[in-house]
Amino acid sequence: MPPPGLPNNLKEVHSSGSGDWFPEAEIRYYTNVFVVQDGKLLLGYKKRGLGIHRYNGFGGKVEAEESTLDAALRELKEEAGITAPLVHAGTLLFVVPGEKWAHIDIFRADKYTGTITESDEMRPEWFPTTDIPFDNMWESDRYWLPLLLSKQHFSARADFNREGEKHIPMKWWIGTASKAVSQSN
Ligand SMILES: Nc1[nH]c(=O)nc2c1ncn2[C@H]1C[C@H](O)[C@@H](COP(=O)(O)OP(=O)(O)OP(=O)(O)O)O1
Repeated sequence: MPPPGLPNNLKEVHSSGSGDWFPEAEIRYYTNVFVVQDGKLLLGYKKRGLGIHRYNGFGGKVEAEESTLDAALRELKEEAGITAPLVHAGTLLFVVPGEKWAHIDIFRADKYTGTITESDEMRPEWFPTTDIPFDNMWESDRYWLPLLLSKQHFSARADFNREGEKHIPMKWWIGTASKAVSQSN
């Protein structure tokens, strides 16, 4: 059964970890964008802040008065210098006890315009989709990124304990909607 915070009509793809899910908290909204082209995935090497020295998509907080899609487009432009037609790929709930839940809307783009540009926060880098640097990414990403690549809409939850600057993965669950969504853009 999907964990609290996820829709209950999902089919489990992967789950792991032990103990109870952490208690509910207020939700803060974030975005994350992955560009895929010619068998390659564009990631950013994070140069500062949470997740420093790890690879991730491009994204951040949704600001007040901004739609999630506008936030995703703004962050992609700010962090990678490009714009792209975005398709909603899935959602991830990132949970740390005592902190607000991060609800991350994750988008995929199959093309982009502009020139990929390094920013203060991210150094963009292409990886073959067969050689994604999962060992240097957030721990549960290896279970849902393949779903993004195969265009299966997913929902995931990942609970972490925080020890100083380190996040220790505790428990995670990844599922898909029973039908693959059609992609239109
Ligand atoms: N790919 C990912 N996998 C994961 O498990 N957690 C992720 C994740 N990407 C982001 N998170 C978590 C970490 C963090 O608590 C929250 C937001 O992280 P971000 O790096 O997107 O935000 P920032 O704090 O850099 O926001 P901005 O300052 O607005 O850019 O979501």
